[in-house]
Amino acid sequence: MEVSVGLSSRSIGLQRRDVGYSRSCVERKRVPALSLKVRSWNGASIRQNNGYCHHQRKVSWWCCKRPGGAAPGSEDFHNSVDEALLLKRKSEEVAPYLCGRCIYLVGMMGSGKSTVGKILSEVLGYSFFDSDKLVEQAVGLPSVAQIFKEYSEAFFRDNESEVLKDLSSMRRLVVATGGGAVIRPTNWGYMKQGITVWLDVPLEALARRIAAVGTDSRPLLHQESGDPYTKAFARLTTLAEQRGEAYANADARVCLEVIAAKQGKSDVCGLTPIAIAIEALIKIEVFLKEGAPVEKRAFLQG
Ligand SMILES: Nc1ncnc2c1ncn2[C@@H]1O[C@H](COP(=O)(O)OP(=O)(O)O)[C@@H](O)[C@H]1O
Ligand SMILES: O=C(O)C1=C[C@@H](OP(=O)(O)O)[C@@H](O)[C@H](O)C1
Repeated sequence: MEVSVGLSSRSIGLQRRDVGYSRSCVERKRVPALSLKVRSWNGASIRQNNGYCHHQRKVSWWCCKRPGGAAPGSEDFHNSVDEALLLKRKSEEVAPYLCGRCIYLVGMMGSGKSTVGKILSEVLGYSFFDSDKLVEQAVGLPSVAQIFKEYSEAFFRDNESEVLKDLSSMRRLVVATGGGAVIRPTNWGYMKQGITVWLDVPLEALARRIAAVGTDSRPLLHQESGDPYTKAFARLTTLAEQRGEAYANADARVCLEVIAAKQGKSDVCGLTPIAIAIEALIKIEVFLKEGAPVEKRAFLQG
């Protein structure tokens, strides 16, 4: 899903194909170490805007572009615009507490880390990185599936740790981590340089999403035969049992069932990525204002 909620004139949009990453060229303490081409919004882009103010145009564009996007003028469309404005307001409230700290999204495969991460990065004026993509670039292969095939999962995990280590010295990033990044305690040491947010999505919803897009890019779920939903659900259940506790180390937990309950919905499948991004910001704000709960403080101190 392509998303953009560039509501702020300060917002930057990172063109993913322009992200060049080579571990050897990463210099610590300097954000430009990952060579980014940044597209900034300027007066020209606002003037090309057919009379809408900048954020209205971007919001309406997103509302129309998302799957099943609402038609301008419909109730759903207005709800989407309201959500986007709420997101913008919440991001402005949270930004002073964040002070440029990075946000690391953790969660199972398909939990929406990339989708929600891009929204958060745009609204906060942060850069977005997908750690899987950085590993692919560092290794020089086009997909995680190929890295697993030509090397091994262990080789992928080593490179994933190196990428997270490199990112940990930087600021103003939203990072969508790979679903398995949580299994190595050293990775938590890197990610805890920023704020970690767990997208907690019911397994049924994950399996539905993954069955819809296929498992080609997710080697741990790939099966040659069988019903894609059933296979994905079974494999995800095993992985979740192995990892459940690891995700719970995150500073903030965004539980889709809780958001659905707040919205009076019985199923999480109608929740928009913007609603999830708003909840993430609320949880980040609570964490930053109140600090880690006692049990998490114990974890952080080792
Ligand atoms: N809130 C949502 N509702 C429905 N589908 C979603 C939602 N968030 C993400 N998706 C879809 O689920 C799939 C996996 O999302 P993605 O962001 O790539 O997850 P991750 O980065 O955690 O693996 C994508 O096809 C995406 O479009
Ligand atoms: O859960 C996992 O172990 C993995 C998740 C994938 O990332 P996404 O969560 O982005 O799909 C990718 O890192 C790799 O296939 C392993």
